[in-house]
Amino acid sequence: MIPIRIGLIGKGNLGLFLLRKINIEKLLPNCKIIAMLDEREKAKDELPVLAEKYDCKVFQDIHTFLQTDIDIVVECATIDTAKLYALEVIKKKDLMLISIGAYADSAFADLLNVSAQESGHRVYLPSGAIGGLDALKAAKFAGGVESVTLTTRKPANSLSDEIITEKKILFEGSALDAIKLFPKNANVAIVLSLAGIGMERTSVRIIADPSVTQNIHHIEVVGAFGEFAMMIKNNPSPDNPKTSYITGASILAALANLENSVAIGT
Ligand SMILES: NC(=O)C1=CN([C@@H]2O[C@H](COP(=O)(O)OP(=O)(O)OC[C@H]3O[C@@H](n4cnc5c(N)ncnc54)[C@H](OP(=O)(O)O)[C@@H]3O)[C@@H](O)[C@H]2O)C=CC1
Ligand SMILES: O=C([O-])CC(=O)C(=O)O
Repeated sequence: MIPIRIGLIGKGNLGLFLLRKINIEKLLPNCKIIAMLDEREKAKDELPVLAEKYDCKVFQDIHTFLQTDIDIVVECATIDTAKLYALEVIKKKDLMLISIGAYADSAFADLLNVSAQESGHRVYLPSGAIGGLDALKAAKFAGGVESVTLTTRKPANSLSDEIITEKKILFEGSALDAIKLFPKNANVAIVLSLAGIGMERTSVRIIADPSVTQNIHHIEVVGAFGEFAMMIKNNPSPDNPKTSYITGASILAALANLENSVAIGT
């Protein structure tokens, strides 16, 4: 098997999770994070410590980072960071984005898609905190999809700085508007839109609920194939409760897909 050499952008909750699972616990025998990038001045002192701890090189310059023999860059930072680097990365390397809300900027998304075609490199968008993308993609080939609705329910303090003591609907509208208002909580709405019927037609409801401790996503799809609904009740990440714990695991599963010679699911 050819080893998969990963370059990482982002060293918060998800980035450190991947460093632990891949480089320390060696959960993916064929993968290694060999390089990390953070160009910001404030990262200067922290990077060498991480390099030592996780046995990888660190870079403060995107060009030298991309000159290494990385096979794929995995972004786990923010939507703005994804947009800052994606177009440069895709010219030279494959790219896995978890801040999928970047795709809500249609000019950026068009450029990225064209650049990927021109360079022959691929963009991977993991399922993140939801499931059901497999059935939704299949449904499009079964006579079309009429509606996709996502209801996200999270503990109030993950969604708002306000004190919320009773269940409150914070947002109802399109996925396109949801990600503008909730950039750290609606990436799932964008991946669902990309798999299904687009960001304008995908309906989203976001509920702050002080009575729940989990991040709950309920997806309802109706089409010529029939109907499906799926609900996932995610435990929050201990290091960032806004982000469901399964999100990091979904990046690992997406990387495992690259290793496997048998492809399971759509
Ligand atoms: N697709 C999906 O289903 C999901 C996507 N997400 C998204 O995944 C991303 C990561 O989540 P998570 O790890 O929990 O978030 P964290 O806030 O814990 O970590 C983000 C990290 O990115 C770093 N960062 C910010 N700007 C830059 C930059 N310019 N260069 C390098 N690093 C930078 C931050 O550093 P610092 O703090 O020092 O600024 C921080 O360490 C977020 O965009 C989140 O919204 C989350 C959940 C589900
Ligand atoms: O982790 C989650 O439950 C979903 C999330 O924050 C996002 O999609 O941005």
